[in-house]
Amino acid sequence: MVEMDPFEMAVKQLERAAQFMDISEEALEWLKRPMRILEVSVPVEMDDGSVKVFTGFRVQHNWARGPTKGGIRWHPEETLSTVKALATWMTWKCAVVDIPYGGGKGGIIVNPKELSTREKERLARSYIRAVYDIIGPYTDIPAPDVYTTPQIMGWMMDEYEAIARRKNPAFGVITGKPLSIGGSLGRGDATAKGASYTVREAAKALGMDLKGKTIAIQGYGNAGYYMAKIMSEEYGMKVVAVSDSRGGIYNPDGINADEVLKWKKEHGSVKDFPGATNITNEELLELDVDVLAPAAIEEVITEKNADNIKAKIVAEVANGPVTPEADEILKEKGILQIPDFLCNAGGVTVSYFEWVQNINGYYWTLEEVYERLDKKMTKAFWDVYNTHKEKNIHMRDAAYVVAVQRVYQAMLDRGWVKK
Ligand SMILES: NC(=O)C1=CN([C@@H]2O[C@H](COP(=O)(O)OP(=O)(O)OC[C@H]3O[C@@H](n4cnc5c(N)ncnc54)[C@H](OP(=O)(O)O)[C@@H]3O)[C@@H](O)[C@H]2O)C=CC1
Ligand SMILES: O=C(O)CCC(=O)C(=O)O
Repeated sequence: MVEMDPFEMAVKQLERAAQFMDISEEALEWLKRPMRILEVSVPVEMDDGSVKVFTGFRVQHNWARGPTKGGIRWHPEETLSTVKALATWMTWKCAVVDIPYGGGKGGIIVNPKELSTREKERLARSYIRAVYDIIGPYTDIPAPDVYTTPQIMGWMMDEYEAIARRKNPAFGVITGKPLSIGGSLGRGDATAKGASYTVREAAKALGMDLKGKTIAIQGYGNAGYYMAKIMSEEYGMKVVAVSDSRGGIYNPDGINADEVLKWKKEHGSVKDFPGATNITNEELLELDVDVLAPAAIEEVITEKNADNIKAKIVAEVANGPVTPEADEILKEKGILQIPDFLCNAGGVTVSYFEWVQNINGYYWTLEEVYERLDKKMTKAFWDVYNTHKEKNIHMRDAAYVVAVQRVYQAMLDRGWVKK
């Protein structure tokens, strides 16, 4: 259960950073609210013939810079507040890497682990029928997030195309699709790949050589698993701890990312992995490591445990893992935070590449995707880091300054607000 209302947290972050920006009061007030919120009933015929109605959301925070963009989360504890916060962070995320989108996010209150494959397909299709009117390749473009997959994106795209009677370029309505139906090479590991570039640059900023250094990673899904694989295989780091929703494992000699993934697939969790000690998610966060990467859920570093964090770099692969109170404590301790909407922007950046490829009907090589991603992430990191140094402000505030100024400029240029 989160400590602070997530949307309240997003607004608080914006308000804190606003003191370092040249922005009008009216623009700031506008940016504290999503431009559109939709709540829908999502009926699904279950395998036993009964009908269950789920609650779904789609929030479009701001579209000054372009169509809204952001994933769809399926989670039993999903709330409208979480979706509003995530949509708001998407606006800043797309702006900080300078891709031509606003921010959006969707969600369904559901535990997908309790659904059969056919029920998941019917849920995906029913959700698209419910939100059809407000999404589209040039309006609002969903993607995967927690507990949604390329297969789910494939069903959603197909449903959208069926309703649109193939009148729209439907591939571009959703990203994170399977490769056979318009997916992009490199979208699978894009979030972690992008995060790895920011960790590489942060290490440069600190004069740290990542080779042989230790990293602990919370979460072993799309973001967490690839983070473990990339940081060990490409940067020579020692992954000493990983976790999932059931708990974590620790081995000071390092663990092999693929062997742990195989174990998790066979046993349902990383727990009890041979040769490692079981630890809790809370213990993982407080390990004496060089880099800590929360890559699961919101608000895991709070004022209660921030003082016990020992890492030199906190790479926020998850959205919203650190509360504003904890930000202050980590800063006091001299820990370099790579703020979430910068650190995990690789996912949406490759989603943007996917959309560009869909619209042009021309597909890139994996090398082209990685090269362009590296350029975007590296530039964004230094835009933020230099602002942090120049203004002597928190890395999160610096990321807000860079991102919000870009959104504000678009609002000014559209004539939505005055200076
Ligand atoms: N996928 C993407 O493109 C992007 C994802 N993100 C963010 O990254 C984070 C992870 O997303 P992603 O990897 O895609 O999601 P996945 O659904 O692939 O994986 C989520 C992981 O988090 C674990 N988890 C869930 N609840 C908890 C908990 N209470 N404590 C510890 N671990 C938990 C899950 O455990 P279990 O396996 O046991 O269910 C799973 O390992 C989220 O914050 C997401 O918003 C950000 C940008 C892009
Ligand atoms: O790929 C995308 O469009 C968005 C991914 C996402 O939901 C996120 O970055 O939080």
